Amino acid sequence: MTPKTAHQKAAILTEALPYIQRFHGKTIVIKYGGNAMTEEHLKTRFARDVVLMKLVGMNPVVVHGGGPQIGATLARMGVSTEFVQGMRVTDQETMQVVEMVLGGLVNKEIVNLINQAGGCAVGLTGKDGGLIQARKLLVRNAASESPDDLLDVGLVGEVERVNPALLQILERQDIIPVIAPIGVGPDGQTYNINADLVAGKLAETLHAEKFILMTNVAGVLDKSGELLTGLTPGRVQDLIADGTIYGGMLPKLACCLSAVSNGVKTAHIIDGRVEHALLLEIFTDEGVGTLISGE
Ligand SMILES: Nc1ncnc2c1ncn2[C@@H]1O[C@H](COP(=O)(O)OP(=O)(O)O)[C@@H](O)[C@H]1O
Ligand SMILES: CC(=O)N[C@@H](CCC(=O)OP(=O)(O)O)C(=O)O
Repeated sequence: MTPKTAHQKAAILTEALPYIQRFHGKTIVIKYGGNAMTEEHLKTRFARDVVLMKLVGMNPVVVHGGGPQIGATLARMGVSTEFVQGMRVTDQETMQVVEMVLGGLVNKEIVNLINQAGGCAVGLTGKDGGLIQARKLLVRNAASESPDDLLDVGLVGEVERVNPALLQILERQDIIPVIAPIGVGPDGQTYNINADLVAGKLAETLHAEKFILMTNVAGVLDKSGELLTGLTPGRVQDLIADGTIYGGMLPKLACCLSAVSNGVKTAHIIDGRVEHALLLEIFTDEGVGTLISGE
């Protein structure tokens, strides 16, 4: 990269001003996917971006995944694992590993990185402060014509209700919450929940200004692999119907559509493999990745 002149540096900084003004005091929910968390330098930069957001007056709320990290631990233990419709089949033993890896290793690593970058982060699972009330999720049987043909995938949950009381206390103290996607049922049962679902519901409950999903693709791509920079709900439905959007992108878009129809201003799917992707999305005119807005 060629060195920037003083004028260019000043231009970059002033470009950020309207975004700092617009998002001051606003909540931004960031889903940090396990696939976007692979390289050390990317994780460090992510943590710095979150701290910068907080210091200029935004209220970042981080929800992390950790699918690949859970998979690696299960493999080391010699435990096999499978997914049905993007959900990990979760028996009692797998649930224990999921809770250890997400609530322990992954959560504390992100908390530590944010604190090292000068922020003050606190790690939570959905059990802390009754944050995520969950119920058992049954998954549609893709092999069946009937929408009522549902499969039991074990201790997999969906979000019944978010209790934001604890998050409000943390916000008042300028503490950045880092949330692992584990929920608890009314009977105390622990549930493994897809991190996109948790992040989307949190964005809705907190009336977030932005919901940002960081993954390992440039954004939503068309059939020829070109990035689609802006999508409306109608266009998303068309792309699902013609098979352009499939697999892991389906739950992401379902969460984004739900979020923008339930009060979240905009949802974004961005490339976590790009250095400072978060900063570029929030503070620059171009943004990055795919923006999903209401109709
Ligand atoms: N139209 C599309 N554009 C981009 N990715 C897509 C599309 N349709 C399906 N995908 C798939 O969705 C994946 C992202 O989902 P997933 O792997 O579940 O991400 P994460 O682990 O970050 O939650 C991409 O790697 C890609 O394989
Ligand atoms: C039910 C279910 O599948 N839960 C996920 C939770 C982690 C997750 O969602 O992580 P990523 O965002 O990195 O994919 C799992 O066990 O892998």
